[in-house]
Amino acid sequence: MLTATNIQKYYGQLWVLKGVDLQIKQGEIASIVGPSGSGKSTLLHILGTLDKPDKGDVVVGNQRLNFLSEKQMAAFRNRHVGFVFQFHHLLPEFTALENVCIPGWMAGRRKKEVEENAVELLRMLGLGDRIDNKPNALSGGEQQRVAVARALINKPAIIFADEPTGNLDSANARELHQLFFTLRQQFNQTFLIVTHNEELAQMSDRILHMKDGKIV
Ligand SMILES: Nc1ncnc2c1ncn2[C@@H]1O[C@H](COP(=O)(O)OP(=O)(O)OP(=O)(O)O)[C@@H](O)[C@H]1O
Repeated sequence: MLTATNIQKYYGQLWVLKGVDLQIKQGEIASIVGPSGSGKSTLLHILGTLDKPDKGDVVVGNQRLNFLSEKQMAAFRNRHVGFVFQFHHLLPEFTALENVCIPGWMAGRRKKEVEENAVELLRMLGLGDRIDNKPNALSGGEQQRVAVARALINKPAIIFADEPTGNLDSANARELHQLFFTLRQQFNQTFLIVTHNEELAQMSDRILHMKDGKIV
């Protein structure tokens, strides 16, 4: 599903990623753990095409990402990749339903089909009776689930999550973890999750330990 070879990244003089090699299989749920500053988020952003490496190769499916222009990269991201972040950046002036629909509309899909998909996803996530609420009328856990639905609207093959449960209480965190596994079972989606949550890491198929810009 995803192969990264010799990924290196510098921020000015700072050598943040020092040659990361990584393979993720389709349908796998893998966690990346490691000390603060070891390069986890940087790696996730590069694998998710939000940032470019200074050296190395990322291949997703049969697409080698290095050779894509910015525009092609954005199109690729919109079609194939989903992101879930700790701070989910829902748009406050839009309803839960609209927040979920926006990436689908941006991908040029039919408005009605996107809405039907979004309602289905929100129902699946236990938010069927919250679709018209704006973010400030949703709990933290509900907002996070809306963000997950938004990440899934274009049926991405791979979902990158950066501390997805960082701001949730343990009950909501557990629910979101379960959800990843349910989705994997239903759609065979692939998840790569950066987390400090020991419980989530232990549940995943594989734990990758990062230290000093390398997987050790
Ligand atoms: N845009 C940037 N410009 C300069 N330095 C950066 C930038 N982004 C990250 N860094 C530095 O790169 C290093 C790795 O950061 P990164 O966010 O990848 O670590 P992390 O392992 O995800 O940490 P945490 O667990 O605290 O989120 C850190 O030293 C950080 O200060």
